[in-house]
Amino acid sequence: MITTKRNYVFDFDSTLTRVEALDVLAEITLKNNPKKDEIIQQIIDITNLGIDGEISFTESLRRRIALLNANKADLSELIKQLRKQVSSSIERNKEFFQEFKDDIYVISCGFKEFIDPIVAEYNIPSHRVFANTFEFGESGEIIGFDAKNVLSHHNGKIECLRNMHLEGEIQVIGDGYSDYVTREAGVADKFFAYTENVSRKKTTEKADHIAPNFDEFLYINKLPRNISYPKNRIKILLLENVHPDAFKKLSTDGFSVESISKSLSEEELIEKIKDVHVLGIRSKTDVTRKVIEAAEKLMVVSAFCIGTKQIDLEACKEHGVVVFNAPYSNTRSVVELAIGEIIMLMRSTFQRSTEIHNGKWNKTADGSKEVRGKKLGIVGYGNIGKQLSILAEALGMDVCYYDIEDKLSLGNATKMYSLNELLAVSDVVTLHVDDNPANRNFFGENEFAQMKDGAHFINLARGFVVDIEALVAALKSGKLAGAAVDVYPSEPAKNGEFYTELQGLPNVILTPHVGGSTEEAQKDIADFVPNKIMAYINSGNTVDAVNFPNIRLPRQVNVHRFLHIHKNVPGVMAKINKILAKYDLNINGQYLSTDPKVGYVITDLDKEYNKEVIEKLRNVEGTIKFRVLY
Ligand SMILES: NC(=O)C1=CN([C@@H]2O[C@H](COP(=O)(O)OP(=O)(O)OC[C@H]3O[C@@H](n4cnc5c(N)ncnc54)[C@H](O)[C@@H]3O)[C@@H](O)[C@H]2O)C=CC1
Ligand SMILES: O=C(O)CCC(=O)C(=O)O
Repeated sequence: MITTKRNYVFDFDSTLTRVEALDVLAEITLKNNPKKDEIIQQIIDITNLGIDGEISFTESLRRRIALLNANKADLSELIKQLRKQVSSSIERNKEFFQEFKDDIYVISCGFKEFIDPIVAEYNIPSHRVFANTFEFGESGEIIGFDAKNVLSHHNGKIECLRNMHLEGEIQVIGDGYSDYVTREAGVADKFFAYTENVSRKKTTEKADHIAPNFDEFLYINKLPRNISYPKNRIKILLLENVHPDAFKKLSTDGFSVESISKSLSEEELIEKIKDVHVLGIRSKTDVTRKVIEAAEKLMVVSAFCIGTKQIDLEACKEHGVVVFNAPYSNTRSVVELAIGEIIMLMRSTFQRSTEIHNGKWNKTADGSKEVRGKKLGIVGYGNIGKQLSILAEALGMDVCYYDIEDKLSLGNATKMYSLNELLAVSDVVTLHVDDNPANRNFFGENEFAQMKDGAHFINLARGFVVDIEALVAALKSGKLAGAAVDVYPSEPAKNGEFYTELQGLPNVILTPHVGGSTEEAQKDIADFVPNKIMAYINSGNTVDAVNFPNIRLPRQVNVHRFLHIHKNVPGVMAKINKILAKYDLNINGQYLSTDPKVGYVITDLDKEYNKEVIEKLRNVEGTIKFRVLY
């Protein structure tokens, strides 16, 4: 509740708009000038020198206007362009400018000729706009400015604000030197460094608050706003070198994102996760129950990969933390590596290559075979297994597969009803089972013994699925003619030293868990997963969540959305609906999905309602998480 009168004083360039208007004017006036780029750079440099206080403002203005070579006629084009360049968060909170119209001023060292028409659309009349004015020559050319105007002088905003004799608290919102000096001079009570468009170190250092957008300003001041919680307050931590596109995408949407190239240990993660809302990992970070319990604000864990067994999905669910992954983005990459390895193994290519690296010429056809007509046994006929089946057939291989689920065969692949049946006939056995803990040591001594003598073996699934010692023994004894291994029972958190018993064995291809590590796959994951994160944070959608009831929600327009995650115990829904009824809320839509452990109910309401209801809903017994979205 605001008790004392408050005045809001806005800067114009790079605050209310995304750009510096004189830079835009230069683009217009110099468009046919061969030295355009050079002159524009000069103008930008001079602008920055003025903003940072390196040269006097009058000097900067004089020099820029001389370079501009502008005419009155150019201003209408400038205004047209500026209309499209209003800062996004200002634009989405237009109601603020209506509701507080008597308390809002613009003080700018720009020019009224272009500021007035832009801010008029935000209910700021000309008499509340304090800015410079141009001087025009006989043919309308801009030849200078009114040098008597205090705003054309160094530190002019201080004098301007002082002369206004405003009553009550004065908050200045701006991006540069001329704004923060008003606070230093004592003519403003608070200075907000506005960094949505540009962030200047000197300015942010002097600020009472940094506002990365207007939502943050409104939030700090407890003012009505169009976004329930400023996105910059939502912290996203990305580990394990997630593709930079994910960082870019999430930052561009307004979140505060930190990216770390390695995975963190449980201890490190417990420390780091306290104020994190969204955690992004790949296969090397264990998100244990202890980590989840330490994560007071966590809403989402996202696996930027297929596997999710490194995450305690149950603990996440119990704490109302939604888990997403990228189930298809790297499928093709794994399949291509498998195809390459099948050929390389059957030709002993890596062995020949190692020999020649060591100075030995060994031209031989022994043990070198075509893949055409050979039997490929795919164990695990899921997304990867099926795609591999198609590509291997295209190479002329005879494919058979085994899966614990009843899977329809693609192409001419033959379904096997037992693993042994497949092992007995396959020239190459390739594992693509999922990372279910039940698959620990799924493939061991017994399975290797069932394979054809001289067959090849590939594991691109998970290290713990194969008994490594049994594999080593099968290779050493000559039972297997070769193997390709990408995944290991224990893998390091970051690049560096690594040891496996498989090192040094002939015709064994070893790769450091790179089956899904292609530029294409990582780029696709960096697009897919952030979309899931944003859909959940921004609108509550849980489509494709791995551990949570899936709900696809319509876009909320002009409604407030209550998102309530609760234990699935009898009576919770009844209590929620009783409270909604008691407050006589106008419900536009309600969506519910449950699984045996949790219920997720979303209620869309008209914007006007008694806000007391929020606390009541938060306190319903069995509530795990509750948030309001608009
Ligand atoms: N090396 C790498 O960089 C990558 C490894 N992967 C791993 O590849 C594996 C497969 O991935 P997707 O095909 O996407 O998974 P998916 O879930 O689509 O397919 C797995 C299939 O294995 C079957 N299955 C599970 N246990 C089995 C068993 N004991 N015997 C026979 N079939 C069994 C399932 O019924 C399912 O059809 C996963 O473990 C995944 O983590 C995935 C991507 C990259
Ligand atoms: O490279 C990664 O991030 C892990 C790939 C993987 O194993 C998966 O997607 O499950």
